[in-house]
Amino acid sequence: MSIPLSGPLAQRQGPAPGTLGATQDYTEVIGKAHQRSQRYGVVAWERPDFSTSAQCDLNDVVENNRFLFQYAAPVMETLYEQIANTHSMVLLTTAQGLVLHSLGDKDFLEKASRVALAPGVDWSEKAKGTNAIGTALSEETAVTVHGEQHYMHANHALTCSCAPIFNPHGQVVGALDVSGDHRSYHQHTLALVRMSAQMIENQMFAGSFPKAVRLHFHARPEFLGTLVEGIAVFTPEGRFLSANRSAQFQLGLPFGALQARTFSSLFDLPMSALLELFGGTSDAPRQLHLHSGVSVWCRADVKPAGPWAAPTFAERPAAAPARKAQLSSLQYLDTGDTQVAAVIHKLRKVVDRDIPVMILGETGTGKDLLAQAFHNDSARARQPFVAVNCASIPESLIEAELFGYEEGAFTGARKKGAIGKIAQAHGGTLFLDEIGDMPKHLQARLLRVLQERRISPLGAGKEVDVDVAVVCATHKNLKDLIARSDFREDLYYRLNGLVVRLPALRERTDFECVVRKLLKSLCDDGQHVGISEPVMELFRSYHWPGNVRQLHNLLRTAVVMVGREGEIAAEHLPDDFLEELHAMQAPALAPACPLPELVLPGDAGADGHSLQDVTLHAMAQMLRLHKGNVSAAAKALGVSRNTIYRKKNLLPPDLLN
Ligand SMILES: Nc1ncnc2c1ncn2[C@@H]1O[C@H](COP(=O)(O)OP(=O)(O)OP(=O)(O)O)[C@@H](O)[C@H]1O
Repeated sequence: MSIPLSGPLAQRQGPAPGTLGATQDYTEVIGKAHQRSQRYGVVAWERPDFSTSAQCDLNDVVENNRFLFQYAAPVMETLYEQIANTHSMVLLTTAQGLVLHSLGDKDFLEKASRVALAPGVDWSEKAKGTNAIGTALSEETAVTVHGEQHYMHANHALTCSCAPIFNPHGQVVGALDVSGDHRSYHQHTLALVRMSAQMIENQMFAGSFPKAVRLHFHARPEFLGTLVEGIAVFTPEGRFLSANRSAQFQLGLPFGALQARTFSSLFDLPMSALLELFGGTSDAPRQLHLHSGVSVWCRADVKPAGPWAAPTFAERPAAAPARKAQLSSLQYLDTGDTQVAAVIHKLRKVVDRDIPVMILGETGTGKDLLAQAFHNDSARARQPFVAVNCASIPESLIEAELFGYEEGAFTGARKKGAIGKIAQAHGGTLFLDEIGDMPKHLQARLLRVLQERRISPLGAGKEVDVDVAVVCATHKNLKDLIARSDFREDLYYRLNGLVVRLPALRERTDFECVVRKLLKSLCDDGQHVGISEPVMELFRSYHWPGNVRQLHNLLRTAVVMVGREGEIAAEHLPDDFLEELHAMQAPALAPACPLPELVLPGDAGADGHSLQDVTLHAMAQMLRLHKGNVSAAAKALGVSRNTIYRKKNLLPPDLLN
């Protein structure tokens, strides 16, 4: 399929950039790709190298391609909806052909994993010979490679259609691909992939050059505002900045040639006249003429005059696309720890199966993040993810917060009533954090909602249907609560369809990778902060009672202390953290700050204790260290002061100021 342009234009000009035209024979493209494959030394009958990048390295690649990823992830989902149940999958790759992200039919995913259409695998021509991804990237054009056209025999069972993705500076930044079983080949797939790639490019465009003059044009006015409109961007003085594929096609010049042009060398009016034409309030399209004699209908975004600043890629979109892509999908939480990988593996199996999930783990281990990733990877991803922290809402308000209320249901109720969190999550996922803190009388109501899938807001006579996936989390031992009659057993069994436990940070084997990932996320664009080996060593020896949250908070401060460049050394770490380390590692050297003997409920020692015990242990330790100063202890643990106050009955009374 080619971009629908008016007849004369289409006849006058060749194919749109990044498109194989009718005259360009596919066999020629495949032939050239085979020659390249031979030159690269790829052996057709060999088993391809399906090794993946280490998860940690893949996460780095994803970070480095965040701009592409953010724009591509929502479009991939839409594309996947079009091809669902066709034994195919959608892949996003880097400009080098490394798979960044994939979405696919479950049955095909299994087969695909055998030919390694999976994140982290290299599908460049150098690695796999002729294939749609590698060849589309080499030729910078959309291409389908079907069955035996693949260079390697192992890939003959596939049919793949791929389009390169260009950034607003005309550079290839990645590729979008649909791969499937060669028997279910459909010739419309390539058109769908090309349109989707164009959608990604247009959205990147919309998010870039906020201070430029932006021209939207097409030979037919009804195509303005659609995917196929041309978009060209100029400085207010008329210098060319960028053009999407359709604009290059309509202007009859590739990106490189346009870079030498100005507005008035393309259109038969000066930039000042354009600014005047579109400076008013009307946004009706106007007809403009190209020097080539072709007329186009045009709308222009003319920004108020201001100092011109050259756009850079640091000029991130004003409004982030859809949602913050799926950097929080399950795949990106797997940074190499075997326990976390097992948790993710189990969660993937129950996605969309209507099985309630219970996440256990100490405070700050990432339970909330995991719940969101689970939601993002589900079919409910476009619906709300609503989190309720049962411990942070005063008991008297939980009922109204969860179930909502009708006007005048209780004193202090808002005039028009309020929709509760459960109803807000309708169609999506309800995340009940700290479920162990749910008051007993509400547990019965919650159980009824989960069983009957209906709620009745406070003061309302009628019931409302709700459809929610439920994920809950706790750091408490619910079995202990049941034994003490503080938690309903029937609710427990209703909630624990799949129970997973996130390891504490000190138990994780991918500790360094987590540190690097957090550090990267905390640095601004262009900022490079590393970590010195002695500090990493200190970190490894520490027990991290506040887990990833504590590490995150600590690194955030350290990054600010280091500045734009450099390595985090001990002097960049907060004093209280150093004091604590010192006290732990060399009590003999620090008589002024000895670590007191810990008084734990039950046996001494953290191992084998309930999560609750470990949390209390950490709180007690921090409070002692900070001489009862709750704010300082909370800060060190990375929790709120309320979290400590809520546990005050369980802590030795002399600890709190
Ligand atoms: N794997 C991870 N990668 C990056 N950041 C993480 C990870 N796990 C946790 N974090 C960060 O640590 C902080 C705490 O995470 P989160 O709120 O998910 O923990 P939690 O277990 O739900 O804590 P709590 O039990 O106190 O509610 C957040 O800032 C989160 O972004």
